[in-house]
Amino acid sequence: MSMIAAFYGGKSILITGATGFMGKVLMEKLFRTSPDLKVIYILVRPKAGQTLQQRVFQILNSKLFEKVKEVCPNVHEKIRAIYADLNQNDFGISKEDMQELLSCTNIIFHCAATVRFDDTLRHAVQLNVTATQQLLLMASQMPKLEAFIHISTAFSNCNLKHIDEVIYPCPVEPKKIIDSLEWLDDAIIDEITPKLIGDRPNTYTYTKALGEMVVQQESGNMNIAIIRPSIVGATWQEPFPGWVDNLNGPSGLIIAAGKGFLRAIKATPMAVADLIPVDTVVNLTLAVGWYTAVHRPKSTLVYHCTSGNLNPCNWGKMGFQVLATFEKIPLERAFRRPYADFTTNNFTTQYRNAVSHRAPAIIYDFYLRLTGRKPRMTKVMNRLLRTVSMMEYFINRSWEWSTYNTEMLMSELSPEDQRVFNFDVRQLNWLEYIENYVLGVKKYLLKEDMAGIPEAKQHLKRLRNIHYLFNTALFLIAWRLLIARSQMARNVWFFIVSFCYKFLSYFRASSTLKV
Ligand SMILES: CCCCCCCCCCCCCCCCCCCCCCCCCC(=O)SCCNC(=O)CCNC(=O)[C@H](O)C(C)(C)COP(=O)(O)OP(=O)(O)OC[C@H]1O[C@@H](n2cnc3c(N)ncnc32)[C@H](O)[C@@H]1OP(=O)(O)O
Ligand SMILES: NC(=O)C1=CN([C@@H]2O[C@H](COP(=O)(O)OP(=O)(O)OC[C@H]3O[C@@H](n4cnc5c(N)ncnc54)[C@H](OP(=O)(O)O)[C@@H]3O)[C@@H](O)[C@H]2O)C=CC1
Repeated sequence: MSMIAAFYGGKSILITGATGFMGKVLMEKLFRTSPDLKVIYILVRPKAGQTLQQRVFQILNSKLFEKVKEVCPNVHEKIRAIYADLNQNDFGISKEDMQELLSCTNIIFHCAATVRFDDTLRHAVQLNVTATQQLLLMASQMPKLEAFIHISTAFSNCNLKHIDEVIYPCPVEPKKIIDSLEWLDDAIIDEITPKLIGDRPNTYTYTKALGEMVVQQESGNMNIAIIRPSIVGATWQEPFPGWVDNLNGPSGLIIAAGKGFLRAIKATPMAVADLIPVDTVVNLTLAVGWYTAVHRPKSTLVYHCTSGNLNPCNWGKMGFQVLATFEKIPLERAFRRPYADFTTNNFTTQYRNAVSHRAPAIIYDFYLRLTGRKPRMTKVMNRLLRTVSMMEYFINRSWEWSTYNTEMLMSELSPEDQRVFNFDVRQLNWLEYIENYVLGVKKYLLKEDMAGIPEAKQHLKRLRNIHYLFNTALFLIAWRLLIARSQMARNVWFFIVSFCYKFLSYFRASSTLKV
């Protein structure tokens, strides 16, 4: 019997960010391994014209939850969606709901965040810092609370090369930042943002670091732990391999490469690609929840959920395997054939962006205009290149994360728990994982049918022929222009033509003699 699974039995669990990528996998695993848990409260806001109930219904009826329904048929009754917007004071939670949360919650998993790299400092602070502070305040009023687990990111201290499982202070106190954002106007905030974030690349990593400081400062006598995952990718094993449902991290770029939009990227092939499967993160999170509640460590422990120091893979190997998988399992209606190069300097990057990205988009838009359709490819390409430029920081560096606490926890688990809540990334076979990831992107993200693979392969063949035809035409036009302008080119041309003519005449004469 798994001790961790048994621990969550009968518990009331509060999850923020349950509608997000990680939150869904966390809920799924909890219901599947501890179907006798009492209730999962999820803080949800209405979104994209959907009510809370519609959002929950959609999640529970998705492919991800198919296994849950077998082991926990009354899952609908065990999930309680509570209206909450983390941007509002007290999250906009009603009095009755708040009362219930305060009196019943045993465990909190705080996953909600803004993960956008281009968010304004005001919004990123509101969600990643102030909301964390408010949730901690709520937690401090919960008499039955056993553990508070905060999800941060391994990149919260990406300004350092070696990162330990400790909370590093930021130069300006989070409280000061929160206070000043209240009275500063947006223009001034934009001006001071680069100074505040310092050598971090964006507001996301900066505010996640501030969020950790808030956790440390407001921990009081609660049992708190922080988990720092690196780049979270599709599921490795559970509930099935390759599940992914958003474009964050590598997923969007995998699609861009498979569809032939992304043909070159400024990335260091030997830099460590610190990817971690989402189910591994969730298994560690649940194990940490159990350990923190049962063993009550004296201080707030930080757990790195990373792969680089235990089972490293680099971007070169990853990119190669992504492309190799697209050979076997191509995406439908590709714009160009999947092919991608790593460039390492700014000049080649600019050149490749102009030749391999912008020029084909302009040509295609010209074709759309000619055929009476609305041009759109240049816009798509510009947005893609903007996204890629935001990722560059992370794919051209390597970090070392120590994992003492994570390894210590692994050794504390029973063999059964090590199996059911496996977070030992040393067992991960990268080639198999990446292949499943690419397949998952095709199936679960793009919702493409496997039956369409032969047609997708045919389409790639047509694209290859168009490519050859286009290159030949381009060469002939360039050559024709050169001949018209240069005597030297004309001489070379005359030489080649006469050489071919002589060769053919000789070949014809010798074959006639044989007959
Ligand atoms: C190297 C290999 C090279 C290979 C070479 C070739 C080989 C083969 C291929 C390569 C394979 C291997 C992997 C490669 C590298 C992986 C790097 C990962 C680094 C991750 C580091 C993470 C570290 C920290 C981890 C964390 O701790 S946190 C989690 C990370 N957080 C995020 O990943 C949020 C990012 N996103 C945003 O920050 C916003 O999304 C924003 C982008 C501003 C747009 O923002 P905006 O344009 O305003 O609007 P959107 O509505 O968002 O999107 C608007 C439009 O962009 C589209 N689109 C949104 N996203 C993405 C995305 N990703 N990728 C692509 N497209 C995207 C969306 O489809 C929409 O398209 P459309 O409809 O216009 O056609
Ligand atoms: N994905 C990754 O690569 C990594 C993620 N992390 C961390 O993991 C955690 C989860 O990330 P992930 O699941 O990928 O992120 P997602 O963007 O998929 O999910 C974010 C969640 O936060 C919720 N949320 C955002 N704003 C609000 C709001 N104002 N009110 C209520 N809820 C809100 C979202 O709700 P809604 O659906 O309504 O938008 C969603 O449920 C985050 O803390 C992130 O920093 C750490 C390392 C890497």
